[in-house]
Amino acid sequence: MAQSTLDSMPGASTGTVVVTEPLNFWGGKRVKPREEKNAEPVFEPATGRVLCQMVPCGAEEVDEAIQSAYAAYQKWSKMAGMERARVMLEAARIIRERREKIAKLEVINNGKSITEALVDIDIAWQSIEYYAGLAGTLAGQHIQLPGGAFAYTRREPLGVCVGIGAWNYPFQIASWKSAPALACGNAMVFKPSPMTPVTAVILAEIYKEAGVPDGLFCVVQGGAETGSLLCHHPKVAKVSFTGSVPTGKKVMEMSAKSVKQVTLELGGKSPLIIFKDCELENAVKGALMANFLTQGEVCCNGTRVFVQREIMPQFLEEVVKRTKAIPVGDPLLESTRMGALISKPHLEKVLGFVSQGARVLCGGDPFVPSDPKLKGGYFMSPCVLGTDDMTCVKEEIFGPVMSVLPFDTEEEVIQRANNTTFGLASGVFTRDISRAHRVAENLEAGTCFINNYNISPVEVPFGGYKMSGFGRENGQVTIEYYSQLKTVVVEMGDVESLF
Ligand SMILES: NC(=O)C1=CN([C@@H]2O[C@H](COP(=O)(O)OP(=O)(O)OC[C@H]3O[C@@H](n4cnc5c(N)ncnc54)[C@H](O)[C@@H]3O)[C@@H](O)[C@H]2O)C=CC1
Ligand SMILES: C[N+](C)(C)CCCC(=O)O
Repeated sequence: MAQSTLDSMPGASTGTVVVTEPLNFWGGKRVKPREEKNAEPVFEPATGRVLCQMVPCGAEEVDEAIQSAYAAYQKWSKMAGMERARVMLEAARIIRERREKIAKLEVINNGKSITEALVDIDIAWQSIEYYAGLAGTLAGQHIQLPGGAFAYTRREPLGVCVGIGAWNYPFQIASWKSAPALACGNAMVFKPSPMTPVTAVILAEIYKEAGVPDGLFCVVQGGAETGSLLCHHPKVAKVSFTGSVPTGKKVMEMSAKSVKQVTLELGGKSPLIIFKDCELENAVKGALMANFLTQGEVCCNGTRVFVQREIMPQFLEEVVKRTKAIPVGDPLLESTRMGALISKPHLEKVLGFVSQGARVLCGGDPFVPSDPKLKGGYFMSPCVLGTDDMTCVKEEIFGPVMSVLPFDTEEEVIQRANNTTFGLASGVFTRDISRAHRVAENLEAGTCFINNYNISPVEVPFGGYKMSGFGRENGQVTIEYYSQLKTVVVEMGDVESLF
């Protein structure tokens, strides 16, 4: 079935695709919504046109998906890690083979440029390939005890895990969550954001085609209500959530009721510190990479760019020049570097931040491309603010808005950089290696990029400090978040009883 959406993709252009197939997936197939009455339109951000309907799953549907995942978990968890790896490698291969089509569909639903979407899809299959590689390495420990007795540990899966995703990296988030989950022997029920429902189900079909047991990776559609049904379900062992801080808190609270494990990947307001001894051209490129990927809708963006006062004029001149030159427009064109924001209300919210009395150095206006089919799209010109305006510097804007702030000393800038409740990422540009590592040590954030920004190889752990969340995605450590240790203690002699 998915093939039909995907098969229409090679010739697809902006403004032409309509998705009509059911977007739920469990029991090894797409499942039609039980009732259509709560259907919500999903928009193509580049045109404002309706792309499909998202019909939220109710309690019975959520339960069906979870039961189907549980049945699959019982088979999958008994397979050897090497066998699971083989299936996952096949899934990675299929994604690689269909990368252009999947990327196109992602662009049509999300609005980001095709150049970026292709990278996202590549990171997705790489993540599955990486965890396939780890699946065969899962092992416990053997511990010798007195009198010939011993103990050993088994690394076991958790059971049915739930993934709840945001709209900015729909396919990639589904892969980042499912890859480690499946490698460890778990099943996953995934709920994409109601604004980007169309690509998660393609991943489900690919896993099925690769040979996972029916039900191993399920997709249920919906918003807050469906999400809360998942977090409350007694058969769910863990919830991995990507989204905003307020929703993350609710997910944690709901999960606490039945003591489910949680991973929270939340928002950020990350600092990027540029010292005067940096290589300026790289620092400027770094600041652009830190702010303008996916129209600035990236949780780990370095949106507070601290620049040492002595180099501020040169830095601003260059960064403004390059920001003005970013081609905004039809996201399916290879020449486009910035597409449309996710929705009209979100665009208005971002423009609202800019208009709050901040010193605008460039951009920050609604943008209407000349192509008539894009007239209803949610575009804006990327923006640089030279400001200390408190709202823009404190709150996560989640749009193409960079704030540039002057600083004088290392001590002062670290204190200001850490003066936030968030702690997802950070960055530093300097040629002084001691300073680079000292700053990295002192920044309160889950990641610090030195002399680059926003690269995320799948081998490297990603996650937050402070209110940006806890738990990690990517890297070896994520195995710990999708598995548990069982200790088996073996007596070789007689029982010494005190009674
Ligand atoms: N740290 C990270 O990896 C990332 C964090 N984000 C954060 O996500 C936000 C933007 O994404 P949104 O989708 O607007 O965030 P959101 O928090 O509104 O929604 C995220 C997901 O949670 C679901 N949800 C909403 N209410 C729920 C509830 N009561 N129970 C269970 N699930 C519920 C939504 O349907 C969606 O799938 C930004 O603030 C950004 O910082 C976004 C991407 C990555
Ligand atoms: C891929 N990367 C690093 C640009 C962003 C990943 C985090 C997110 O989902 O926002």
